[in-house]
Amino acid sequence: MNGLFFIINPAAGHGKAKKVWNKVKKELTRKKVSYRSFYTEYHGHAEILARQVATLQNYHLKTIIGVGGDGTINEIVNGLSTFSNIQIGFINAGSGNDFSRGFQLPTHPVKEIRDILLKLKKPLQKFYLGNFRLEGKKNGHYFIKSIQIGLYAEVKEALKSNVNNKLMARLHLEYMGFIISLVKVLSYYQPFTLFVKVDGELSTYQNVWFISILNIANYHGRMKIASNAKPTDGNLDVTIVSNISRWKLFKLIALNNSSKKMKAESIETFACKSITIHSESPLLVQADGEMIGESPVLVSIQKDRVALIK
Ligand SMILES: Nc1ncnc2c1ncn2[C@@H]1O[C@H](COP(=O)(O)OP(=O)(O)OP(=O)(O)O)[C@@H](O)[C@H]1O
Repeated sequence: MNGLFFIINPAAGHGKAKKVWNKVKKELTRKKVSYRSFYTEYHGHAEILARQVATLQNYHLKTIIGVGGDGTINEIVNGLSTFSNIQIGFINAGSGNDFSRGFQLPTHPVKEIRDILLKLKKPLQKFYLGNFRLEGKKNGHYFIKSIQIGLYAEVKEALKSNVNNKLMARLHLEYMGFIISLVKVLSYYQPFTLFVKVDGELSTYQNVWFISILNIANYHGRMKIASNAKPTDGNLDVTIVSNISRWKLFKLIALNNSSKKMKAESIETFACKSITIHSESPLLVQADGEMIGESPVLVSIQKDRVALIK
C-alpha cells in the first residue's frame, strides 16, 4: 500500500479535530500503516495543501484523507479538481455531520479509519460534483454537498458569529444555538423575489425565504430537504420555500412540522442540471456551509469529478 496523506484542520469542530486525529493516529500505528500528515493553518489552506501534495507526488499519489468538517472536505475536493484519479477519504471532525450523513459514512474516528483502510484497494468510485460561479468572477468552484441562498445562509452566518457558539458546542447545545440564530434572523429577514433560469427556462418566484441546491440530501434544522438528492444521479435537487408565515416557517425548520397543504403551497422541489439565480438585491450564498459571496450565481452539475472512498 502507498503511504497515506492526511490533511487535518485543527480548528474544525471547535478544536475537536485534534482529539479525532489522535485516535486515528493510534489506530494507524497499531496497524503499522505509514503516513504523512499536514495541519492546515488558515482558511483555504487545505485546498492549497491538497494541490501541492498531489503535484509534488508527480501524479503517483493515490489517496488523500481529510480530517475536519464539510468546509475541509470542500477545500480538498477543490484542490484536487484536476486530479480526478486521486481518491479522497474523509474523517468527520466537524461541528455538523452533513457530509458523513449524506454519504452514509461511519462517524466514529476508529471505525472511519478502519473502513477507509479496508476500502483502499477497491476500484475507484466516482461521484458527481456541483459547480458554482458567481457572476463577474472568471473561475468556478466545486461543491460536494449544497448551495444555500437566502434565509438559511443568514442563519448559518448568525450562528458562526454568535459569541456563545463555542461554549454551546462544548455543552452539546448546538441545536439550541441554531434555534436562537433562527429566531434572531426570522425577526428581521424579509422574503424576496427570485428570478431563476432552470435548464434554460426562466421562472419568477415571489415571497421566497430560501433556496437550497443539493447534491446530497441535507437538513435545515429538523427539516430534511431534497430527500432524493444523490451524488450518483447527475442531478441537482432544488428546494424553494416561499409564501409562508414566519411562525409556520419556524415550525417547519425547527420542528419539521408541516401539513400536506403547506407542502403543496410553500415548498417546491425539482431536479435539474443547471440553475442561474438572480434577485432584486444581492443575497448571501453559501457553498458546503462556507460563505462564498452574493448572488447572482450560476450552479451546474459536473459528471465523475471526484473519487471518494465510500
Ligand atoms: N488552522 C486553522 N485555523 C482557523 N480556521 C481554519 C484553519 N484551518 C482551516 N480553517 C477553516 O475552518 C473553517 C471550518 O472548517 P470545517 O468546515 O472543516 O469545520 P466545521 O465548521 O467545524 O465543520 P462543519 O462545516 O462540518 O460544521 C473552514 O473555513 C476552514 O477553511
